[in-house]
Amino acid sequence: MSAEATTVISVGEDYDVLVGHGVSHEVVDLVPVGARRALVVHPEPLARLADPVVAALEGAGLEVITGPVPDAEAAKTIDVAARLWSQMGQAEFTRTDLVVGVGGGSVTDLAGFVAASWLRGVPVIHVPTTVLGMVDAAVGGKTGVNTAEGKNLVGAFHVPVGVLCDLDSLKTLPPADLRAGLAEAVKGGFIADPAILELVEADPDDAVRPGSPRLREVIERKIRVKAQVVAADLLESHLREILNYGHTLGHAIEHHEHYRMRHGEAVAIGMVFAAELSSRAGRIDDALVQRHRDVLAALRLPTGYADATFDQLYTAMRRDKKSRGSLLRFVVLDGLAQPARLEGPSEGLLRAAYAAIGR
Ligand SMILES: NC(=O)c1ccc[n+]([C@@H]2O[C@H](COP(=O)([O-])OP(=O)(O)OC[C@H]3O[C@@H](n4cnc5c(N)ncnc54)[C@H](O)[C@@H]3O)[C@@H](O)[C@H]2O)c1
Ligand SMILES: O=C(O)C(=O)C[C@@H](O)[C@H](O)[C@H](O)COP(=O)(O)O
Ligand SMILES: [Zn+2]
Repeated sequence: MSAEATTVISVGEDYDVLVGHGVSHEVVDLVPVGARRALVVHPEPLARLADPVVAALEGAGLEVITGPVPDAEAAKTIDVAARLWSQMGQAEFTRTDLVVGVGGGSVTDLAGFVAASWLRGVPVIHVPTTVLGMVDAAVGGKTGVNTAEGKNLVGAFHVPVGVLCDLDSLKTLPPADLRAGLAEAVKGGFIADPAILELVEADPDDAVRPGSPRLREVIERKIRVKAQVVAADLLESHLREILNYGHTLGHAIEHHEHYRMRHGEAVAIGMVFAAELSSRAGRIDDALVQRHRDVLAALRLPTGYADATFDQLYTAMRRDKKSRGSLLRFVVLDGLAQPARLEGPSEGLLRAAYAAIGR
């Protein structure tokens, strides 16, 4: 658990994720040769998070354009993307110019998408400012926006030039957002690295304290899990699907809630559902299902849901990217850190698992 030094986690041979205090200033070192302009995308209410990045880029001689976008999930629309494309057009952005996303996962997903699509691809640097952005969204090159029909239905794979996880930014993150981010770290514990679960279980309050070495270790471990998986299967041909544990139901709940529920909270519920499904399919025992409920409850994350009927969520679940034709596919567990797929489970099994998470 290093306290001060910067940790460098490589994503294959493609790029590095830096974790440490003050690392956002290192943005200048990542600017591609020849870049003259940078579009810095940030949440409208959080311009102060982007200020040091803007100052550093201007100090390096770049012309900086700022792109304030609506907060949280409201940023992830094609209309907001179009506004940024328009700014880039007016600034005569070329293929050597640069997009920088500063904010939570909603901003890095949007900034990545805009970078992937402008002139069919310009470089992007991510400066995630939430736990969720650091451990998940900013790493791995999935970018996208939502449509009326569902979450992340339009997007592209576009790897960043680098990712800067400045732990100092977590000092101002609201506790509920910090906890929601830990849901994605816990996901990494169940699918690949149980040490993450042990760190949280040993002292859940310390795990959510900004500045604690425990939180830092959880963050770094989850980044390593994600880096290993996406380096092996960037385009999600099979292995990468394990990162979707808890997301089939989670995304359906977010859509049903009109994105008023945090992504990490919906994923927490979705993981309990996936564990119930795994157990009902005879793959894991009751103790592992209970471990899901216990570790998530210790983080004060939701573990049940009863605000929609199964039928209401089923429609959204069928639009999940893991579906193939009419076949629904779920990431389940065959044991701790043994992710597997469950293809075409019966509707009865799905209904029983959903009933088991009713509050
Ligand atoms: N691309 C991927 O691989 C991937 C992975 C996981 C999640 N995601 C996406 O990420 C999004 C969720 O990201 P999130 O949980 O970071 O939510 P978010 O981006 O909506 O941010 C949550 C809230 O925290 C605020 N905030 C951000 N940084 C702050 C700071 N340092 N101090 C104070 N407030 C701060 C934001 O303004 C917002 O209100 C979802 O859209 C999800 O689909 C993408
Ligand atoms: O990186 C991945 O792959 C993931 O599935 C990570 C998820 O945590 C993330 O929420 C992702 O955006 C979901 O992707 P989607 O393909 O189901 O939209
Ligand atoms: Zn997620």
